Amino acid sequence: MESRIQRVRDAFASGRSRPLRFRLQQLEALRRMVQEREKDILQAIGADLCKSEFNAYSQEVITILGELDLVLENLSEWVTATPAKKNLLTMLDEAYVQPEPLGVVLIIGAWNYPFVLTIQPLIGAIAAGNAVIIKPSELSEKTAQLLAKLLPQYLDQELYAVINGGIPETTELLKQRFDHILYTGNTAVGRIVMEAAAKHLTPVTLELGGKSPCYIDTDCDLDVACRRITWGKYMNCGQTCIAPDYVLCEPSLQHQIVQKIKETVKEFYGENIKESPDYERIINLRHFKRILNLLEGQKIAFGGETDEATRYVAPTILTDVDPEARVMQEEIFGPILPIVPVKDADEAIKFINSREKPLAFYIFSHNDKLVRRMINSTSSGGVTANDVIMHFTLSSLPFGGVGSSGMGAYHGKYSFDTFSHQRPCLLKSLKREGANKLRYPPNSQSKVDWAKFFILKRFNRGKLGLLLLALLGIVAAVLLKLRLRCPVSSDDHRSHGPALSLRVRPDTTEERSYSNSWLPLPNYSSVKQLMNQSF
Ligand SMILES: NC(=O)C1=CN([C@@H]2O[C@H](COP(=O)(O)OP(=O)(O)OC[C@H]3O[C@@H](n4cnc5c(N)ncnc54)[C@H](O)[C@@H]3O)[C@@H](O)[C@H]2O)C=CC1
Ligand SMILES: CCCCCCCCCCCCCC(=O)O
Repeated sequence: MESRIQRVRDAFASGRSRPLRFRLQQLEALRRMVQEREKDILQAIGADLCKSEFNAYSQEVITILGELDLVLENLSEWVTATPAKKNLLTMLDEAYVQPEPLGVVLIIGAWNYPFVLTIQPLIGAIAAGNAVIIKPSELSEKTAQLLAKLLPQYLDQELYAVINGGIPETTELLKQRFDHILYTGNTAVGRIVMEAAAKHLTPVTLELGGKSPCYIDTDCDLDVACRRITWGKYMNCGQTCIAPDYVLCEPSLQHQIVQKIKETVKEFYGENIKESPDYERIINLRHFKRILNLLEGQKIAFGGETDEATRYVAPTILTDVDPEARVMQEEIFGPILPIVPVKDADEAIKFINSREKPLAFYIFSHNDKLVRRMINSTSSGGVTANDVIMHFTLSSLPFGGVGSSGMGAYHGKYSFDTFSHQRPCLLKSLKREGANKLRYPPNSQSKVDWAKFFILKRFNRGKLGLLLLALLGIVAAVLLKLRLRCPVSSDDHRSHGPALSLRVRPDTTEERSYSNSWLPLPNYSSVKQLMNQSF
């Protein structure tokens, strides 16, 4: 394993993952893989989660194709340095922020959406110019095997490696040094990952779970709310990290909610849910038994049927659930929906705030003011009002947890930022040394006053006249410089370091706007004279 990781590290050190053209090529190859091997991918996901090809496509493949389109369209802009604001002391220098790759990234995926949860972070890591070790979940075995087979056929084999295995292999992997780890999975293992990462001071993104609450207001279209909740709760047999975990509502709504969800379940999955191609199964026996235990002692208002041989658990609703019950202590990750009655929205807010911060929070209400008040008085990884899950599908929103539901975020540009170091660059000239006297010893009150002026823009009343004169001098120098402006010559154009050579549109206005180094060196003498006098 060590030698495999060393090979990936060596490949990163070769620098070939950095050029924009290479990143785009790899991402296009990944898109080709998804398109050409779609059938294999759908079958593997189907075999792991007992999922129909339609569902595998719309829950996983579509997300990846959308993400690839977005990144391929925008990457040339994302890799471009951003000009930074300057102060009076640096106004003639060049200041910009240049995203650069971190190095070798480890992606540890989870089993519940085995394709999307490994490939979506991979897209971000490649886009940011990194080398990557991918560790799919061993529980979604078929997808893990397929990824190990397919990725090397389409991507650079030295830069991107799939390592399969269970806890021993992951434990071994975590002893190695990485430049970033993105882990998706449960909170307990999240702690193990973070502890291992701390040994090497490796930054982590932890995509963890939690109990995502769903508040249903009395001022609400219950038919629509229950239909949307039914979809999000029972999709993938409840094994979705952002599924609504439980419902909070006023006691008077409980019965209606049960009835409406019951009707929707029939509409979605038919009379015989077991026969529905749209209803999945629990991943393994351990999770099946864990979910069964959560039902113990609970009032089952709907569902509750189970079948160990096929790991089937029916869509289930529990009513009048005690907040202290076991089903309210741990993330359910199965098709059980507890309803916890609360007096009103304020009690719901208190309830949510008394617990760990969830990965998602859902509010159903016609009352826009209430929606905003609930958002502003709680904290969660993400929020969707009047729907569930859907914030995950918007790549312009960061996806991630807060508190015990995780740290860091990804998707779209946020993935690119997660896997990049935002490198601040200040490019000065060896000229204009006069201005630097200000910071060289011996120090004096006069220098401190000047520093205050240049950095804090604060005037010393006694020297106001002099300062104004200095300002005028600076303005004059800048004006002179602008007047003398001449077209770019290739000799004048300074290099911005390796990453900027990736640009595909070197003539863009963005580039010119921060790159003022091609201007003739300024006539700085008037300012210099003033400064010299004063120092
Ligand atoms: N925030 C998010 O985006 C998501 C979070 N989740 C959360 O993940 C949880 C379900 O996933 P899990 O059952 O944890 O998935 P899992 O059993 O597939 O584990 C996730 C990864 O951790 C590794 N792993 C497991 N035990 C380990 C150990 N002791 N040491 C080192 N590595 C270990 C596995 O090999 C696997 O690659 C739920 O809590 C769910 O909410 C799931 C999907 C998305
Ligand atoms: C028109 C089809 C849109 C369907 C969108 C379905 C999105 C499924 C998201 C799956 C979430 C994966 C991560 C997780 O929460 O465990």
